[in-house]
Amino acid sequence: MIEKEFFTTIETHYNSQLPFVAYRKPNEGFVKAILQKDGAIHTVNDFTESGFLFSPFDSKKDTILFPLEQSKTISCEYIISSEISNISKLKRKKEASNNSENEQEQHIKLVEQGIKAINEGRFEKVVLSRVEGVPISEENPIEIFQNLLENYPTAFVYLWYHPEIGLWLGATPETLLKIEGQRFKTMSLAGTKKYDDAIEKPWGTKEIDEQQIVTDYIVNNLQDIVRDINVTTPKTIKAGELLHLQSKISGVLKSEHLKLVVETLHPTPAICGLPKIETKSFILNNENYNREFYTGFLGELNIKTSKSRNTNRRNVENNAYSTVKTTSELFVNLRCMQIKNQQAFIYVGGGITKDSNPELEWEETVNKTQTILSVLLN
Ligand SMILES: C=C(O[C@@H]1C=C(C(=O)O)C=C[C@H]1O)C(=O)O
Repeated sequence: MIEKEFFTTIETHYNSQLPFVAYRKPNEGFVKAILQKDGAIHTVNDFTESGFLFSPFDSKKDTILFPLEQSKTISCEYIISSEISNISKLKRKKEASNNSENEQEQHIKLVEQGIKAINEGRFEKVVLSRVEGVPISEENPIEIFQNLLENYPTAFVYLWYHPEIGLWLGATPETLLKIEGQRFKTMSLAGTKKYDDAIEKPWGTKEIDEQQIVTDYIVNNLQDIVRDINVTTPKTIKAGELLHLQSKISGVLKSEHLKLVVETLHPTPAICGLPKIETKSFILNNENYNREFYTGFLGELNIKTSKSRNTNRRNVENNAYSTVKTTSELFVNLRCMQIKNQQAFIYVGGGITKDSNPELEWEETVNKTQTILSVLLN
């Protein structure tokens, strides 16, 4: 399918108010879409299903599925154009994103509560977040999606829509997991600073510690279900105009129960905290809004691909030499927004430790909001 046809097909589907997701995986040169044929709400029961899932932060709530057998899948090559200016941006109703003093005060208060709880020994790290609504006067989500595709080549970029649930977009740098056959990969991502023309600037102790907390949590919890675990030393990665610390973690799955793997990992201390139960309830009780799908996860669930083991032409023609692999690839829903009632709601947060400074934590959320808004708004 050619690019124009791809985008017209999803636009028609959206205009018919039917559920769909369009996405591009990190560094890939093509976009895919899964278009559900009816308007039903399907959910994931035990992670043996096949399709595209969209899961909220709070795992007690339903994980939505676009089942492959009830959807049409389309794809096309997507080359990033050098003429970004051709792509229209959202029209903002008010001039600048003026954070109200109230929002700032509220977030700083929340961070102070988090630090207090850490000092009382209730937990070690907690990720606290907020949502910012920006009034917009035009909403063509497909154009916003194209903007994200152009500006975030190394992110998982998506546009997700269900008429009864909502419209979400994002460009996330964080993988929750990739499972290919028995091969397993994840990452530990934390620590944030603004990119200012240099990637290799030293990190502070606060960031090094908060990323190590995530790595240790993942490695310790995977021991029972993954063998031959390998962890890379933390490296700086760039996500939009931000830098993070990242370690790659890989191994071989001992069991095929994807549900167990997901429950073991989600929510990691990269987006919730340590320990998990205490920080999750602190978040649900103290944040001033509902995260919904922000810091949840999304992606392909149990997709079967047939791979030929030998590219020799005679072997390719012989089916006996091809193998079928089941792959799942899930991403943490960060750097995302929901579009609702002529507003773009942008979700941002950051990890709080005993060394956090509330003012700086506020600024980190402002930087995160701006990295998203800068590519979207005129
Ligand atoms: C919670 C977010 O990001 C997470 C928190 C980070 C941090 O605290 O430095 C960095 C990357 C993510 O693991 C977000 O972007 O909203």
